[in-house]
Amino acid sequence: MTDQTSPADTLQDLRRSIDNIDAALVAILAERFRCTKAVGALKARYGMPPADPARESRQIARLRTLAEEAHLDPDFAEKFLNFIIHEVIRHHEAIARQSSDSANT
Ligand SMILES: O=C(O)C(=O)C[C@]1(C(=O)O)C=C[C@@H](O)C=C1
Repeated sequence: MTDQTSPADTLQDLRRSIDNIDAALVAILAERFRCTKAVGALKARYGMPPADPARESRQIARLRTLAEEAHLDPDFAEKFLNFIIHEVIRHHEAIARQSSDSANT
């Protein structure tokens, strides 16, 4: 029996799945940033530092294990998490600046 599916059809199917996955990633990232925004507001309100390196170390160790189990490159998973956390810390710092500005006016 021959495979009736053309390479173009296979590519189209795979790209449809990729587009669905990308949409899910955006939704998940938006939800994560919704949570971290609340964390940033809490930290600013109670004078907690924007970054928590000990927490980050635990997150990275956990994510590397999950990545290995999922056959994803753990170095890539670590870089990806660091990229996101870097952006979160930037947001936390901006929220802290805004709340100290409004406390001083
Ligand atoms: O858990 C926190 O304290 C956060 O601010 C969230 C978060 C994260 O994005 O996961 C960001 C910055 C911290 O350094 C650690 C973790």
